[in-house]
Amino acid sequence: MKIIESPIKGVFEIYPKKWQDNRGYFFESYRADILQESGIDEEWLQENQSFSKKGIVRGLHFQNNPFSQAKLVRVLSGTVLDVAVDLRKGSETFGKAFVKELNSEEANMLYIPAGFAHGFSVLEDAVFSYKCSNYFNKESEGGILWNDPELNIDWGVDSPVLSEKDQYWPTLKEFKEKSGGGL
Ligand SMILES: Cc1cn([C@H]2C[C@H](O)[C@@H](COP(=O)(O)OP(=O)(O)O[C@H]3O[C@@H](C)C(=O)[C@@H](O)[C@H]3O)O2)c(=O)[nH]c1=O
Repeated sequence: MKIIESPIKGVFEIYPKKWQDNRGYFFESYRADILQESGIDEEWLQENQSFSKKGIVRGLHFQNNPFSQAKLVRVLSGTVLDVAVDLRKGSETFGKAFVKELNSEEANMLYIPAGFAHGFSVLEDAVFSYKCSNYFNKESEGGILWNDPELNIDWGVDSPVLSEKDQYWPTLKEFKEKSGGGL
């Protein structure tokens, strides 16, 4: 398992070692001890799975404190463009996005600490799976508009399809003002 810190401090790319043979493949999809060596030490309380068709965008989502969630995300099938936006108050990379393709071939994952907005676009029909360090709490749901002009994220899909609520999140600027500088 190879773990690489992204240009945004605290966000890690994780590449499991995949063993291929004539039967198929094997890989360790989670190793608490190896993640701990990189400082990733979470108690994972919830695991989620979603399926999305090509062209869908989900995000950008977070939960407000004290229900903020770190996430360990990957795809079980298909390909997504995964996006983590730093909303940590006082962070030197506040408002910066880390964008990474996740696909089932590489089985690569992202660790996203608490204090980030998260979303993904679907490049090929995808089953998406992720662990969360906190339980779902509907009242504390928050978001940033996926096509925020300041973030200017290239989602890699034409005319994306979004849920109703994902069309109306505040912009990054509005979030910053309302939250007093971040999460
Ligand atoms: C996220 C979540 C949703 N739900 C319910 C609420 C709703 O009726 C239904 C669908 O929820 P959503 O539309 O919010 O699902 P979705 O848009 O897939 O939300 C997810 O998006 C990605 C990008 C994330 O990072 C996740 O944390 C989560 O916010 O599932 C739960 O019961 N538990 C959960 O943990």
